[in-house]
Amino acid sequence: MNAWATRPIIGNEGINLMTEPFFYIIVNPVAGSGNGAKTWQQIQPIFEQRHLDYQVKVSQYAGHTIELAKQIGNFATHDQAVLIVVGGDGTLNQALTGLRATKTPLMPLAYVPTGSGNDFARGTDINQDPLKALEQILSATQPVSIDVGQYSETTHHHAGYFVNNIGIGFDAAVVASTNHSKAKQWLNRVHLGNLAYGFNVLKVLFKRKPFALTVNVDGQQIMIPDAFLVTTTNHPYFGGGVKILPAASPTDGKLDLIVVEHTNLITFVFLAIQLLRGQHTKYAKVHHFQSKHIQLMTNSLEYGQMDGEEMGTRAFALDFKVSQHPFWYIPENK
Ligand SMILES: Nc1ncnc2c1ncn2[C@@H]1O[C@H](COP(=O)(O)OP(=O)(O)OP(=O)(O)O)[C@@H](O)[C@H]1O
Repeated sequence: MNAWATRPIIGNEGINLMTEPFFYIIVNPVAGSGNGAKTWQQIQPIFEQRHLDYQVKVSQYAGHTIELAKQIGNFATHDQAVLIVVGGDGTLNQALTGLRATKTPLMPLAYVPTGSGNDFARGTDINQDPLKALEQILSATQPVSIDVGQYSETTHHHAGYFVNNIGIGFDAAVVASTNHSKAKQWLNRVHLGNLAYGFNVLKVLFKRKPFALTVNVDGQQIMIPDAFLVTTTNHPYFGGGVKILPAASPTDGKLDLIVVEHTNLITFVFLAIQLLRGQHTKYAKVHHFQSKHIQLMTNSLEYGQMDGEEMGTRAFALDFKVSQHPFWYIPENK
């Protein structure tokens, strides 16, 4: 039996399962280096041809999706509504964040992946082909419950949600270094954005130092003096398709934490090969935790990333919990 078969389906209040919902749509035109805009042009005729009720809003600037989702959630006049996000993982994160702060925090979300990484789609059995993903949405008659991560930063009085993962250290330094590299822009233009990540993985590997990490899981405190990669994840994927924690599931009501200790180059290369084989978590330098509640603390200033977006640099004190959100689609492996 697969994970979806055991997952209770949310009977969303106000959703009459027999009628087509009203579709609110947010498009991030710049997601995936312009793929968001192209995909919307491709799929809009489908909404017209099928006489679907919809309203589209286009994100005009970075962070705009949060405001658009708040407007939709607060002023939705259709009680049987679904919010479709056409964008990357960052746009989906913003839509969830905005929606959760409204009068209808549990309006079902749907996702048409058009980003460069699309890790949420990989982790939740959404096809990465936007047309196929749209079919998964339009053929659904009820939402499924998917885990989303919830975090609060005790030192910054800041809280929010994530759909994929929050990373401290290595992966976050790679995101920051890549975003600020001049090469990324022109490599993106020629659809070689992943090459920019490759260069920066090597750069960060040689430059970053290990740091002391305190982990609290299920009342147990663990000190890791030389942490290097620290990622709390909702599902197996990060970094655009890297299966960092094969055992993680977006339907088990738990979050997974991987901590990789700093080590020499030969061991890193060995672990990278094991990662490709899905065997890396067996080794002593790699720690794997799974829980409903995880706390992390660093004393040194470290980079952070959330769903592929930079969080900045600081000493982190993070409290993670898991929440559920209704998603409107039929998972591929169901
Ligand atoms: N009109 C806009 N102009 C500039 N930036 C925008 C605009 N609309 C949204 N953004 C920003 O685009 C950024 C990237 O979006 P997103 O993460 O969805 O795409 P991506 O990075 O290509 O995909 P992925 O995260 O899957 O790799 C987000 O930080 C978002 O705030």
